[in-house]
Amino acid sequence: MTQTDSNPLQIVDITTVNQETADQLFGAARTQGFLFLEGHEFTQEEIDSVFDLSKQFFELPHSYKTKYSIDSSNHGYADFGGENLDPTGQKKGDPKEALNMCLLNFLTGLSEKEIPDWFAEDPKRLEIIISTIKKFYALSMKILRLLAIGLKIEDTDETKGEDWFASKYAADKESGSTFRFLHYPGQKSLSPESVIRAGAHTDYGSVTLLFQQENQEGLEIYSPVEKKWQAVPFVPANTDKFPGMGPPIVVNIGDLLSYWTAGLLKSTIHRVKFPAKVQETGQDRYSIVFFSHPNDEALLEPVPSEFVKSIEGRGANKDSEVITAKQHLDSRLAATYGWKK
Ligand SMILES: O=C(O)CCC(=O)C(=O)O
Ligand SMILES: [Fe+2]
Repeated sequence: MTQTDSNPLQIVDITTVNQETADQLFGAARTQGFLFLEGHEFTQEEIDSVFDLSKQFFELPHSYKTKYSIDSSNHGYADFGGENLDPTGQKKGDPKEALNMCLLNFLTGLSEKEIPDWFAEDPKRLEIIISTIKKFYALSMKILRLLAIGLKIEDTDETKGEDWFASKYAADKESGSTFRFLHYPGQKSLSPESVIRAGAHTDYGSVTLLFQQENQEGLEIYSPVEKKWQAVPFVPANTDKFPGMGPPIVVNIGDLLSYWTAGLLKSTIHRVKFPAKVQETGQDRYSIVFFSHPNDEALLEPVPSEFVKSIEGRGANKDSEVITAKQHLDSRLAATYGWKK
């Protein structure tokens, strides 16, 4: 685990599932709410191929992409300005485009909904999507297991403590989990409006996993520890320790996990704001994101952990009515896209 002046986030090696790894992950999740993970199973080659695929997709004609425009379930292509992640602080939509794949079936590694037919035109494209989605899912389950161990969740008659989150996930049941390609075009302008690329927001799910590329930085967190904006750097792959493997992956806690743990785990506010270096080069930013959500009907009841029980009047410990993961997600999406609640 390392932390330096230029990197405000911990880098946790999750190769081994044990109490020590769990404590490190839990420590990062309850302080910054953001961290880097190494010891994952994504090779550099795989990461490169998924970034290539996303770039090729965004290069397709605008008229083609908009045939698959985003629907009310958050699935499809989101055009420039179509999404406003900070509806109270920002009038215009974000200067970015995205492709969301929702209603994911983790047994097949595909969305149950229609995705652009360009992907199926070449089996290699589909293969990349499938293997990436399956790996993201497996990694998010490993993270949730480690967090459960860190939280020392109690065993119940039905479920072992470390499986508590996993028991709310079934690979082929409907969930809000989303696989997302993002593209922020470079623009050589220093006006504040062009520098903010994704408005300040928190994520809606349990955990988010994100890959970014060198010289395309821009992600910033509003640190719950330092109470100020901090840039999330690009951390290169540690090829001595993990030959052939990709760089550490960015992980952050979302609203569901924060709510579930009565605010103990931090769903940290973040945004994309290009640093001067990237703004000056006019470099585009691409990111590959996976939002992990439990099954739609999962109840957001308090987590049976001593750490959580001692927190009064917050999150799931406050509400008398237990809501489902789906109810929570629907209310957040309504605000983001300006839909009626
Ligand atoms: O592209 C990024 O780095 C951030 C994306 C993000 O925060 C989101 O899509 O929720
Ligand atoms: Fe986000």
